[in-house]
Amino acid sequence: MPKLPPCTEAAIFLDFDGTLVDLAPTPDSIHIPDTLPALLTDLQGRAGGALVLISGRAAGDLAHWLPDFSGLIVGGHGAEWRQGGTVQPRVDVAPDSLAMLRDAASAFAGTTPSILLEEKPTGLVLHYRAQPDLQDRVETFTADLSQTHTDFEAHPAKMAIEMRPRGVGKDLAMADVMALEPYAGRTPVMIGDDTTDEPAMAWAQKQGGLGIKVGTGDTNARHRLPDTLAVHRLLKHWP
Ligand SMILES: O=P(O)(O)OC[C@H]1O[C@H](O[C@H]2O[C@H](CO)[C@@H](O)[C@H](O)[C@H]2O)[C@H](O)[C@@H](O)[C@@H]1O
Repeated sequence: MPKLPPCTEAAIFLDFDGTLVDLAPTPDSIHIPDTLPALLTDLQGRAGGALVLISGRAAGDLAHWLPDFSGLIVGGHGAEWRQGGTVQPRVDVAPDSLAMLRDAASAFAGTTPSILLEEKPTGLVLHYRAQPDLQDRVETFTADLSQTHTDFEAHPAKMAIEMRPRGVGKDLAMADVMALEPYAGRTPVMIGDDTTDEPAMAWAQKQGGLGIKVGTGDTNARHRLPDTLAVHRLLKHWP
């Protein structure tokens, strides 16, 4: 168990898929453990509100899965924030640009039924979990897409490639959040499982905080937990 700062002195950043909930075949087939909503509410209270959900998912999507959570949700890898029940974009995404990106991705996904297109307010994801041998095709397509649709860049995720607006990242979002009350002056702790969480965990460590990697795989995080259950245990017993 990593040595944690007291929750009254920590700014707690939690990734969602693969960290709070187990991965599932599709984004819509995840299971929210019965105890998770109360766990988050309890810790958020004990931490004086300094608990942030920070996800690649759209903020509204995450709110749909965790309707009891009233704290800050950073969605789309930082491209939008949900506060007080309202989602606000944090970057300008030109509607025409996004529409063209969606059209191209939709045409590509239409050629291969096992590729799943997930559309978000600020980007999209092409999932190949149903047929992992499509990885090269999806990587090549999204690399080309980022050359032709230059407002967006491709980021590998778990069995998926994300197209997100340029200049967006969980690390950048964390820096913005940490300038605000009640997070300012606290020790940032970032818990995540994916390559898209690595810059955020590195940023937390650079500020004197903690990066905690969930699961196997290379990481720059100095701490590791084996799975989502271990994360839940850590949250429950956070001093
Ligand atoms: O930043 P996160 O909260 O970890 O979100 C990252 C992406 O998670 C979702 O995709 C991943 O989880 C799916 C459900 O388990 C899984 O089917 C998929 O293969 C994973 O890549 C979500 O769909 C994306 O929008 C998030 O960006």
